[in-house]
Amino acid sequence: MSKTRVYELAQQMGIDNKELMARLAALGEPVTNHMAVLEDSVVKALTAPAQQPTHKEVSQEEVRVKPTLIRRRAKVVETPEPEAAEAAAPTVEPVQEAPAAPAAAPVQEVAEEPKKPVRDPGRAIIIEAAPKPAAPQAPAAAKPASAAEQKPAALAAKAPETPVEAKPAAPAAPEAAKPADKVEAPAQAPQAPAAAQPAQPAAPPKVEAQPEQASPTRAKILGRVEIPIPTQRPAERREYQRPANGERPAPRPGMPRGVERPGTERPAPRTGERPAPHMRSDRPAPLAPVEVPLSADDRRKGARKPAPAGGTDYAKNGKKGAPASKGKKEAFKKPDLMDKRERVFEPGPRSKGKKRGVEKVQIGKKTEITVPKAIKRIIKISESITVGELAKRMGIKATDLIRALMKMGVMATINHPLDFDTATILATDFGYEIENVALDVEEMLEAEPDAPESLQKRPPVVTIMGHVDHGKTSLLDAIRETNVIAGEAGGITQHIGAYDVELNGRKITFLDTPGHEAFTAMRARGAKVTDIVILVVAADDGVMPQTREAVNHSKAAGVPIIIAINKVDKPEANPTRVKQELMEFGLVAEEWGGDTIFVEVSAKKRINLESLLEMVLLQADVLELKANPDKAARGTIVEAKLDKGRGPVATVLVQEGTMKVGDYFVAGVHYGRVRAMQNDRGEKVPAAGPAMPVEVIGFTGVPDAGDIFVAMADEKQAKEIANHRQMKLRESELAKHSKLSLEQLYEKIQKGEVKDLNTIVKGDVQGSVEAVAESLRKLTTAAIRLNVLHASVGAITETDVNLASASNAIILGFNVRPEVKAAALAEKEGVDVRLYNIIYDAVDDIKKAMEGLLEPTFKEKYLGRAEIREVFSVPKVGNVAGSYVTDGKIVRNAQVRLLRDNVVVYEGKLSSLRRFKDDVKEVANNYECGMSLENYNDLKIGDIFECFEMEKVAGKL
Ligand SMILES: Nc1nc2c(ncn2[C@@H]2O[C@H](COP(=O)(O)OP(=O)(O)OP(=O)(O)O)[C@@H](O)[C@H]2O)c(=O)[nH]1
Repeated sequence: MSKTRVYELAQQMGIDNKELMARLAALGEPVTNHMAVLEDSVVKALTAPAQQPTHKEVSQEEVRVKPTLIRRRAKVVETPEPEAAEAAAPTVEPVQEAPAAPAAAPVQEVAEEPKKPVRDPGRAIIIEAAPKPAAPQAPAAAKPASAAEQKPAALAAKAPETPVEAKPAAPAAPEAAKPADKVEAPAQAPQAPAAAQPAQPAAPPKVEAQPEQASPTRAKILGRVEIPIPTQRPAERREYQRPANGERPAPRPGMPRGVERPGTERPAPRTGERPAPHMRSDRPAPLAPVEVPLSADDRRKGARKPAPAGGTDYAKNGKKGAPASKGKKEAFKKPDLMDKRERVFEPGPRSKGKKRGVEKVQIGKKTEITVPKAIKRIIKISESITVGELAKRMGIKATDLIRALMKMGVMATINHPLDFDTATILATDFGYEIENVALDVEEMLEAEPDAPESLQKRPPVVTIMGHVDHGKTSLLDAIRETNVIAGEAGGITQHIGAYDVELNGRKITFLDTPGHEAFTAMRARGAKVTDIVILVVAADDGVMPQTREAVNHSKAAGVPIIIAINKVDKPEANPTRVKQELMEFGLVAEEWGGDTIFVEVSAKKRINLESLLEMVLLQADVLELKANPDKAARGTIVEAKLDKGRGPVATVLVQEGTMKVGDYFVAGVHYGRVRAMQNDRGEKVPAAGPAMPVEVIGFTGVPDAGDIFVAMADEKQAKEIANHRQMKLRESELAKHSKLSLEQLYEKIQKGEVKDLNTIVKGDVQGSVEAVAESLRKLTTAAIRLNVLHASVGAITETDVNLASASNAIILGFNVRPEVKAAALAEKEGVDVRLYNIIYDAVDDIKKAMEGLLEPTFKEKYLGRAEIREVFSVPKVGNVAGSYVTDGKIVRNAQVRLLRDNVVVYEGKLSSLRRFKDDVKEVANNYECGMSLENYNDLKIGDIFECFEMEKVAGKL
C-alpha cells in the first residue's frame, strides 16, 4: 500500500479522478495528473474523514452455516435509522466451488428478511439493498475457486474486509480490479446507504454462479411485493400478464418504476465479468458518504434507480429526490392511464391493440349519423356537374353514385358529366336538391323586353351571298365606294368586318363577310345578326350550286332574300333565266306574282346600286326593324383578332342599346372594359347605337365571331359571368354530345322535343339527291315533319356541317364522303353524318328511327387516307397504285373505298399493301406504299383511298 496512485484511490473511493484531485488540492496535496503517487498519509487523510461524520457503523458478522457456506450479515448501526441496520440482509457466499448450495441458502436467509419491510413498499428496497453490502463478499468467498470471472467480484468483496488481501489481486487482473474498486468504495464507507448501493454490481456473480435459481434476484422480488408471485422472473411475468387481465398488479403503482425493472435486469451479472466503471449503478455509491442525511427510502431509490433506468447520473448531487418523486408520480399516473387505455382500446394482449383501439374510436365516430340542414342539402350546379363532384358535395362515395346511375341504366365514370335533370334525379335519391345557378347567370344576361315607346327605328344589317365569282365582293366594294365618294370623303377605310353606308339619310349596315359560310358559321354560334340577305346571281351564269346553298341557308335562318342579278352589263346577261331558275326555290319575282324583290345591277358599271339599297330599306321597313338605344348595349362579335399593338380587338355590331367608352362588358368567355372605339373609317367614336359596327379595344381575350356582347354594370359582374362561362365551356366540352342523332330521334320524338327532323342530303349525282330528298319528304307524319334543308351534289363540306349544326340537322350522304375538315368539324360539333350507298337504306334508317326501331350494330371507324401518286400496271396483278398516306394509316385487312373527287367509285378490300417489296400490315401517315384493290383496276392518279373498319356498337334504342 505504499504506492497508491490517484486513479486507483479514486476507483477505490468510487469517485472521479478529478474529484479526487480536487479533494487532494483541498488537503493541500495537489497532484498534476491521475497517475500521481500518493503517500499513505494522504490516502488515510482522504479516506478517514468520510467515516467520521457518519453516525453509522457497519460491521460484518460471519457465520459458517455449512462447510461450503458462510453467512455474512452486515450490521449497520445507524443512529437515526436503526431499521437500516436491521435491514442489512445477510448474504450468503458460496465457499469453494459449490454454487448450488450457496444459492439455496441465500433464499432462505433472505426470505426471512422481507417480513419487516413489507409493510412499507419502500422498505422492499432495503431488502434488496441489504444483501448488497454482503454481495461483494460472496465473490470474495468464491475467489479461491480461481474462477477468473469472479476475480473482480472477489476482490470487491474482499476489499471492505481486508483491503490488503485485495491488493495483490489487483495487478493480476487490473481490469477486473475496477469493479472491485467500485465495490470497495462502499466498503470504505461502511454506512448503510453506501453499502446498499454497490449491491447491484455485486449481486451478479451470485447469479452467475446460480443462473437457474438466481436467488438474489428472486429474493428481491419476493421481499418487495409480498404477494403470491411466481418465484421465477416475476417482473417479466407480470409484464406479460398485465395485458391479459387488463390490470396491473396491485403493488405496482406504489412502487417506483426503477424497482420493477431489476427483474428484467438480469444482464447485470455481467458487471462482474465486464467491469464497467461508468455504470450508473456505481455512481451513487461513492457519493453516498456525502449524502448522509438522505432517508433510507431515498437511498434505496437512488441505489435502484440508475441501473434500471439505464439513464443519467441524476442521482448525484442531491437531485436524487426529484427523480424519485417523479418516479412515484409516474408510478401512480402512468399505470392509471395505461389501465384506462387498456380498458378502452386494448381488447387483447397484442401490441397491435393500440392501433386497433384507435381505429375503433374512429369507427365509432363515423357511425354518428348526421343529417345536414335543409339549406345544406341544396346543391348549386351550373348546367352540368361531374359524378365525382356531385358525390363530393353530397358527402357520399362516388361509387355509390355510380351504382345509382347504373340502376338508372347509365354507365358512368367518376368524371362523367351529369346534366341538370339527371343530377336532380340522383340527388333526390340521396335527399338533396339541385339548384341550377347557371340559369340565373344567363337570365341576368337576357335582354329585357323593351316598352314599345322606347323602341326606335334602326338600320338594317345586310349580308351578301352568292356563288363564286358572281360578284359579291365587287358589289360590296361598289356600294361602299359609291357611298364613300358620295358621303364623307377623306376617311381612311378600315377593314373591320362590317361597315355602314348611308342613303337619303338612312343607314344600312353591311357585314363584310360575303358568303353563306360565314353567315351560317355565325348562326351556328347562336348569333342572329343579319336582317336581310342580298343574293348575288350572275345574269350570265344563272343559279349555281352555291346559289342554292345560300338560298337554303337563308331560308333555314328565316331571313328575307333580295336578289341582285349582277353583271347585267354583260351582253350575254339573261336576268329572266335567273328569275325562272330561282322560282324552283320559291323565290318568285313580284312582277310574276311573288313577293321576292329582284334588282338587276352591275357592280362593275355601278348600275342600279342605289335602287338596290332602296329595296333594302324598303324591306327593312317591312320588317319594322326597331331597337331601344337608351339602355346598356348588347351586340354580336363580328370579327376579332389579336392586334400586336393594341391587344385583343373585336368588331362589335351593336344590336340594341348604346355602347359607350368606359362600359364594362362580357363577350362569350371574355370580359373587359371599352377603352376605345372606332368606326370603319378609322374615326374614334364615343358611343355606338343599334346596328352600328365599331371596333372595340379593351378585351381580356380574343372572343369568337358570333359571341354575344353584353355591357355590364360593373367589372365584378362581368368577370363573374365570364368565369362562369369558361367553367361551363369546359364542362360542355366534357359533356360533348351530338346535336341530334338518328339513335336519339325516337326518344326525342317520344318526349315531344322534336317536331321537325331537319336533314341535309348530299349525293354523287343530282338524280339520287332529288330522289332521296323526295322520299324523305314523304316520310312526314302528323307527329313529325321531315325537312330537307339542303340537298346538293358533291362532297360533304364544312358549310354543310355548319348548317346542320345551326339547324340541328342530320346529314345524309350518298356515295359521297365528308371532306377531312368537314369530318373533323362534324365530330367536334356532334353532327350526325350518315353515309349510304343505297337510297333505300337511308330512307329506311330514317323511317326506323322515327318508329324507334333503329338498331345500329355496326359503326364505321375511319382509319386513314392515301392519295394515288402513280399507277403502275403489273402483269398478272393488274394496276398497282403508288400512294402516299396523307392522314391516319392504311391497314391491310381493313376495308377501303376509292374516292374520285370525293365520290365513292369502289368499296371493298385491298388485295395487296406493300412498302417497297415487302408486304406490310399497315402503313402510317406520311409514308409511301403500293396498293391494289380486289377485283378493281380503274385506279387513277389523284384518287383517294379511304381506309376504315366497321366497329360493333351496342344498340342504343
Ligand atoms: N362585267 C361585269 N363583271 C363583274 C361584275 N361584277 C363582278 N364582275 C367580275 O366578276 C369577277 C368576280 O367578281 P368577285 O367580286 O370577285 O366575285 P365574288 O363573288 O366576290 O367571288 P369570290 O370572292 O371568289 O366568291 C371579277 O372579275 C369581277 O370583275 C359586273 O357587274 N359586271
